[in-house]
Amino acid sequence: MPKTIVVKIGTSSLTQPETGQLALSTIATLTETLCNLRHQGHRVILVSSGAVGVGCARLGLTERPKAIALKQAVAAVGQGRLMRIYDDLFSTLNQPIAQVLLTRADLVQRSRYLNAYNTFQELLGLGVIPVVNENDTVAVEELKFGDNDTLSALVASLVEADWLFLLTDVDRLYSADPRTVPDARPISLISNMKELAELQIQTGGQGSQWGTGGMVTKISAARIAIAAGVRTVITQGRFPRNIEKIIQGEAIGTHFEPQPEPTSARKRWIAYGLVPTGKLYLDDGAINAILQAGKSLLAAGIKAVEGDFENQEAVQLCDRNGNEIARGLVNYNSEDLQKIRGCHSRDIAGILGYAGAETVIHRDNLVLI
Ligand SMILES: Nc1ncnc2c1ncn2[C@@H]1O[C@H](COP(=O)(O)OP(=O)(O)O)[C@@H](O)[C@H]1O
Ligand SMILES: N[C@@H](CCC(=O)OP(=O)(O)O)C(=O)O
Repeated sequence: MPKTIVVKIGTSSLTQPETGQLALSTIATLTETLCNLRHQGHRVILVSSGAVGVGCARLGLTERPKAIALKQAVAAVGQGRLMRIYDDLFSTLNQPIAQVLLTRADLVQRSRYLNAYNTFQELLGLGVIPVVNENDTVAVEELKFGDNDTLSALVASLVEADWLFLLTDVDRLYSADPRTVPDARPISLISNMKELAELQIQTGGQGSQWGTGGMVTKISAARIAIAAGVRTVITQGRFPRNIEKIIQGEAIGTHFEPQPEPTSARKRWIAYGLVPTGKLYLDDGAINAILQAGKSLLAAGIKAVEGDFENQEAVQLCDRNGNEIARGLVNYNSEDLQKIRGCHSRDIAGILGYAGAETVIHRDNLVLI
C-alpha cells in the first residue's frame, strides 16, 4: 500500500560536527533512500534544515549567528547551496524535486493553509519530492515555526501522512540527554501521550551546536503528528537506510504510536496552525466540563484573562497553574472578556450592551491539548 512519508533531517546530521562542512555521504544515502521509497510507490516529502549551517560554512562563520538579520542573510546564502546539492543528487537518480519555503503565516490563515495543502497534493501527484524548509530569510519573530521539528509535524499533519521520521544525531529518545547522563534509559515505544508524561523525560538544553531546539521540539512535534494519526519515529540521521527497514517493521529508533482517532483537520488547524494570542485561566468546574463532558466554555468558568486579542482569535485555556489543557477560537475580544469573566451567560447582554454569543468558546471550536 503506498504511504505518505515525511522525513525531517536536522543540521546535526547534514553537517560534520567538527568542521561544519556538509556530510556528503549521509546526504547521498538519504537521496538514494528517498528515491527507493518513491520507486516503491510511496509519496515522499523531505523537510531539510541546514540553510543556516551551510550558509555559515560558505561564509566561513564558525558558529551559528545570534543576531536575527545576520541569521536571515546567512540562511539566504545557505538555502540556495543546499537546494543545488539536493537537485544535483536527486537529478542523478532522475527524481524531480521542488523547493517549498513556508512561514508560520502561511498556515495561520485558513485560505493559505488550504492553498499549501493543494500545492503539496499537486506536487505529490506529479511524483515530485518537495524539499521543505522554513523561509528563514523573511520569517518574522512573532510568526515563526522556529524549528523544523515543529514544521515537519505540521506538514505531516497537513498532508495526513502515515509516517514522520525525525532524523537526528542520536539513535533514539532516552530518559535523559545521553551526552550528559551516560546511563540514560533508551525508549523504544511510546503508545500514547499519557505514557510520555509518566516517563518524565529530561531534555536538557537547546540541542547540539548547530541544531535548534534539541529533543524538546522533537517531542512536541511527535505530539502534533500523532494527534493527526501520523506514526512518528526519532532515529539516527547518519543511517538513512534505516527508514526502509523501519517501514518494513524493524524496531529501530523511538516510535510514537498514532492516536487511534485522529483529531479533525479543522481542529488541528485551530490547535497547531494558529498562533494563540491570549490565555484564559479556568476554574475546576469549567475544566471538568471541557475535559470530561466535552462542553463549550462559558464566561462563568473564567477566572482570569491574559493578553490582547480579537474575537475569533485562538487562545490557550489553562488551569490555575498555567498548564495548558485546550485551545479554541474565542467569541469575544479580550476587553469584553475582562468585563464578563465569572458572569452568568444571561447577564452578558446587560454588561456589554449587546447580545453576544452564549458561549465564550463553542465546543466545535475547542480542541483538547
Ligand atoms: N532525552 C534525550 N534523549 C535523546 N537526546 C537528547 C535528550 N535530551 C536532549 N537530547 C539532545 O538532543 C540533541 C538533538 O537535537 P538537535 O541538536 O536539535 O538535533 P537536530 O539538528 O537533529 O534537530 C542530541 O544531540 C542530544 O544531545
Ligand atoms: N530553518 C533552519 C533550521 C532550523 C532547525 O530546526 O534546525 P535543526 O534543529 O537542525 O533541525 C535552517 O535551515 O538552518
